Amino acid sequence: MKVGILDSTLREGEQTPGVVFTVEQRVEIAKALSDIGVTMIEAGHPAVSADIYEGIKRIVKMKKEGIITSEILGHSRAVKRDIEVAAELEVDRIAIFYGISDIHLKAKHHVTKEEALNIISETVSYAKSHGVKVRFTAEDATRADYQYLLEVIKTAKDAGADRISIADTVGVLYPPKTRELFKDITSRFPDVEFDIHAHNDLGMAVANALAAVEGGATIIHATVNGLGERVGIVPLQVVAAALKYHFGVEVVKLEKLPEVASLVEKYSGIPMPPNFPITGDYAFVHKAGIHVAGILNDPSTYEFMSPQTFGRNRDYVIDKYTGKHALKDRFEKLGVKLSDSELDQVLAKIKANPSARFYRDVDLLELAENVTGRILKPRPPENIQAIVSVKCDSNVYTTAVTRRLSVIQGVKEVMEISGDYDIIVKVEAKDTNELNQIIESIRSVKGVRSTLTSLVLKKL
Ligand SMILES: CC(=O)SCCNC(=O)CCNC(=O)[C@H](O)C(C)(C)COP(=O)(O)OP(=O)(O)OC[C@H]1O[C@@H](n2cnc3c(N)ncnc32)[C@H](O)[C@@H]1OP(=O)(O)O
Ligand SMILES: O=C(O)CCC(=O)C(=O)O
Ligand SMILES: [Mg+2]
Repeated sequence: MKVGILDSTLREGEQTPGVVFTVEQRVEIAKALSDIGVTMIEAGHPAVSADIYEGIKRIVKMKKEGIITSEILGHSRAVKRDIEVAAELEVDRIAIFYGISDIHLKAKHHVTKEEALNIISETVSYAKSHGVKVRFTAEDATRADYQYLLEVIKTAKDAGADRISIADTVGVLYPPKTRELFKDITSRFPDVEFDIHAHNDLGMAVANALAAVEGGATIIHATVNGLGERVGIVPLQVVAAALKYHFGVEVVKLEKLPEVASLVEKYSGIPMPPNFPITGDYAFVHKAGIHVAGILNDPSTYEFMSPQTFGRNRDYVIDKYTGKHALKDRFEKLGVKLSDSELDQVLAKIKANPSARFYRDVDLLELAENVTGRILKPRPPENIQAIVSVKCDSNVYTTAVTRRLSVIQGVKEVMEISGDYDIIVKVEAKDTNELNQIIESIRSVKGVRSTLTSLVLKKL
């Protein structure tokens, strides 16, 4: 199956209310997307503002230097000036969009169908004349008159577009219709390749993207964390997982998805809900006793794929939904031996306190000590946690150092503070070797003058 991802975090994603990326952030996001293997990066609409222009310029430079390998696109209205701005940046491809539904032709463009075909033809060939690849986007294609959509595709193709994006601009497609649509257009236009741009207004963007691929689309538009206008478009991490599960295709490095998701969460300021698929905190966390008993025997009972595939770990929580298998396992992990009847009594205490949300290990030990009357000594935790206090060079921007620190593997939290030190970094490592490596990475960050590390001995 031939399918790739066009990531539009820097264009569609920045259309999310409240989201603005700086030039530096754009460059960093583009590099991260290229590193995980997205086929294309829609780097922005350069005619919109000077910073977007500058961001694309930097990204194109990195492409030329071989630091970024994805194809770089610039978005453009069907307007000569927009096309010129994108062309002077030497993007690999210009993506020209034009609304083609009756609603858009009338209320936005104020043109007849015939006039719109002329505009599409002229602007696509104008872009082509700059020696660049061209995609034409039929905006609001899924509410357009179907015969007219076919005419639009033919017009754009004849003018030199080798890719057409079918945009479900207000998210009204549903999978059977999507599959049929793409089957029909791909058979009518075998020498053109098609993209699906699916909005998630009815929660079906990922399903529609998969159906489009079944129908012959070869590029899926996605954004990290599903950012975009209104409720956004296809989330990269979800569609990548779905393509792997259903078709066995790995469109990006799946194990790197959490890193990219965190990066975009941080820069967009849009928090990822814990129940977000694949990269949300709870994506691989189980709760009900029956589920936990199942996963302890065989994780596939309640996991569609292993969390490790996506660079995640499995876990479970304890509350009134807990059963004895989960509780026994949790105490075994703590290195505490309880008899069956002691476990039953601890479980009874948990059930008798239905409003408690998350039992931490210290809470469970306290319950077990009450039940048994013994002082229970848990095995020391396998993970080492440490607090690293950081002093910065006096001439650096502390926030820039904070940002650099926050992307180091093993760093869980970074805080700017007042007092003798400038920054506090919470880190987690599996052993002292790993801890040393993390501290070395922190010390090698530009702007870090000195560090002081304290190991966490006990948490209550
Ligand atoms: C579905 C999508 O997401 S498509 C991508 C949407 N992207 C954007 O809107 C990018 C951000 N936009 C902007 O920065 C500004 O809107 C700009 C720079 C593009 C245009 O700004 P302005 O010239 O001030 O116009 P404004 O935004 O108020 O109105 C849009 C104008 O573009 C025209 N237009 C809209 N879409 C297109 C198009 N695809 N091709 C040509 N013209 C278009 C409208 O008809 C309107 O023209 P008018 O001024 O003659 O009435
Ligand atoms: O250019 C595209 O493919 C899509 C444009 C867009 O964002 C939309 O129609 O929703
Ligand atoms: Mg869109």
